[in-house]
Amino acid sequence: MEEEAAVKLENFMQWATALGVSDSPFINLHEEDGLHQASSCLGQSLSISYFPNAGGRGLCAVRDLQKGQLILRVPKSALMTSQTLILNDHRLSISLPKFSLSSTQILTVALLNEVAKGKRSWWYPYLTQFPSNYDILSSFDQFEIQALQLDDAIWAAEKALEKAKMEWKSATAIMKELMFKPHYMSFKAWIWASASISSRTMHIPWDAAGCFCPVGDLFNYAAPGEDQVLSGDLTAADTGERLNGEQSDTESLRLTDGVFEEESDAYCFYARRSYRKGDQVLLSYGTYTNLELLEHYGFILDENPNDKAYIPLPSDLHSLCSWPGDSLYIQQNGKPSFALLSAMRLWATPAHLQKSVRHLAYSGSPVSTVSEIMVMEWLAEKCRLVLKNLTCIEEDKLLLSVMDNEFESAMELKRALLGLTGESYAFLKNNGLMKDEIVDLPRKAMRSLDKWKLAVRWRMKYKMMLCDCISYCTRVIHDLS
Ligand SMILES: C[S@@+](CC[C@H](N)C(=O)[O-])C[C@H]1O[C@@H](n2cnc3c(N)ncnc32)[C@H](O)[C@@H]1O
Repeated sequence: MEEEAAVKLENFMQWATALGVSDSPFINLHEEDGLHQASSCLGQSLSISYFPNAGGRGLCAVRDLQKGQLILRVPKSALMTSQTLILNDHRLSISLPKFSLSSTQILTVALLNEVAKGKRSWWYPYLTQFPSNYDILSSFDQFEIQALQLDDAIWAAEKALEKAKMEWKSATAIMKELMFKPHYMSFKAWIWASASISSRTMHIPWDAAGCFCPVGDLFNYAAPGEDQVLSGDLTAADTGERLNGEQSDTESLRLTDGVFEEESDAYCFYARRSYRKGDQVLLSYGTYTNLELLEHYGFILDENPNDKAYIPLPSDLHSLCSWPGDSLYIQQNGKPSFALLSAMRLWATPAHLQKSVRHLAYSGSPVSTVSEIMVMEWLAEKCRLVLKNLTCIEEDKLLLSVMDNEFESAMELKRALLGLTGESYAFLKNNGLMKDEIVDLPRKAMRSLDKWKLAVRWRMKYKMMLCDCISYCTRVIHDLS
């Protein structure tokens, strides 16, 4: 199995090299003239490596890299887009204009259509490198969704699932016309293709669905540093959009280290910071909370400077200020966001005084000691209330420590989970593992375990932000009293 994967990777590298993908820091004119072809597309700046705790397969610096240096170039001819897939497929090009589909639906259908060709596809060497499954929110089942515990997160997951179902249903007519085999018509296949698009495509100016970028899509993610987030005073709404979404070109340039360059007719990647030989070279796909990362990419970060926790706020708060709702949150370090503090300070001021202190609140200053203490007490109490309705962090930690074990058989998994928590019993039942006759671990159960683990990690991070907020508020109250 491993040997087969190595052969497929080798074939892919040869294929990419022949297409002119190159990590050479210099654009070799001879190569462009076709006079000389590099022996491998990687090796001068990058190599493929495995990073078990930071995204799995990724790209590693083979030498010291300087910030801003060109590290990878993928010619336009190597990009897989709806356009390139349609151009090579007469039947697809005839069928598509008859249906009204979004750009993402078109790319989803085109991708499934291509995958169905197997080895006959020109893209086959590249397609073999796609993951066989994904953990994005729309792939969660009801048990995994409920494991998120927070209403907002459950709602986001249900919405993502609902959206995927609607898009799939409205594309079934074209898939029938194209005579897709049942396997490629299934919702499971649709989720696979749309997750591939969500987690692997890059922004291009000519197609909102983005493009697949061979080799370029091997970069794992690092959150943009604070300098990048703060520069240009971008709001969360500006930066939260997907890379291949509707961000303006200047924003994508500012926020990413990969960009399509018209002049060189290629996708170009630049080192976002200096790297030492052996470091993993990372890419910023954009600014995301952990829930957004889970929704679009199927993973979360243990340390995410852009993570946010939303809590229920006083119903009259929004009428007091002009801050958008999504700017009112608790930051990863437990501190209330600037907008949340400023809005709460106004809210804690008697109505007849609000006008005269508005300038203070809006400039980020406390309004009075009394209102500051009131705000901190209110926030701490609300966090306690939210936490009261959730499982405790210790229980989540215990679950995660058990889930981290390697399980060889269904019996081992059952023994580890049975009697641990009500939820772990529900997991076993949901995956049919309570039946005595189950010996081997079904793949489906292992996949569900991965997603359940992501949900538990996500909710634990959320609870930790609330606990840190309580500590922060308590400290402020203590200092002011
Ligand atoms: C564009 S691909 C990156 C390459 C990918 N590791 C591969 O082997 O194809 C994006 C996916 O890589 C994984 N990933 C990227 N960055 C990660 C990180 N910092 N931590 C965990 N997983 C990450 C996620 O599964 C994500 O959906």
